[in-house]
Amino acid sequence: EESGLSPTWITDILPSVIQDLNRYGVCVVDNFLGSDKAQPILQEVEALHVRGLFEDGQVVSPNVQDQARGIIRGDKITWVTGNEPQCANIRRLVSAVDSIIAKANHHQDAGQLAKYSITWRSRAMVACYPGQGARYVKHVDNPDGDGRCITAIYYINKDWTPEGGGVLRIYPEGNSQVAEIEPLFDRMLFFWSDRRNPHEVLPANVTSRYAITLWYYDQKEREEYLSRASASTAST
Ligand SMILES: Cc1cc(NC(=O)CCC(=O)O)nc(C)c1Br
Ligand SMILES: [Fe+3]
Repeated sequence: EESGLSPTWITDILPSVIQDLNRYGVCVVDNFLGSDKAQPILQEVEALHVRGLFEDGQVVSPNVQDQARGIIRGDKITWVTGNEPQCANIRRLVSAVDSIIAKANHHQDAGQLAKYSITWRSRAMVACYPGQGARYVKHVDNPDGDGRCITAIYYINKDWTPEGGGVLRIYPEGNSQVAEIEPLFDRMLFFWSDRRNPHEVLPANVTSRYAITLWYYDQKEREEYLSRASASTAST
């Protein structure tokens, strides 16, 4: 495995990822890589920060409401493919998540996952909330069928405490239960990207709240979206 993780590691957590996504639409995996592998990822992210590579949370999707949302987005982000020289450990994280998503998608008991054909993903978005109450307003990642079906977020905040804030609050559709996800070190989170999971980041007080996000695309929805997008530009 390119991720440097044992194949049994993936088969151990695969059932819970499939089960939780099918049952709750959300799945949290703690001690995802183990601290010996998580620590170097944190160091790479801090190095990106020190090198000033984080931009103000610029809009990452073209739609207008995201531009409006710009004013209530406190995160600073940078995009990495994982192939950059100082991102070897981020690369291992990305390939570990790729393996899990691919195996879950093709698993015989994939359930709702089976209706997707996940052939593509975004680059890794490394985000930093700089504290002083920085937050992200309640939103849906993929409200209008842009192809994204799974959001995968990896948190790397050591010694997080409730005073640190920056909890991710998810409002699973049709469920009165709100999920509050603390952005703990070496914690992996998966959730459906569409309207089933509106979510927000509560004000972060800790100096730098770090997270690495990957979005996985369903091929069919993505192709339909791109053909709609090209049709609309063609007609303009
Ligand atoms: C750029 C961008 C970031 C996010 N991030 C979160 O929702 C925060 C998750 C967390 O860090 O806990 N979501 C969207 C739809 C866009 Br676009
Ligand atoms: Fe989001």
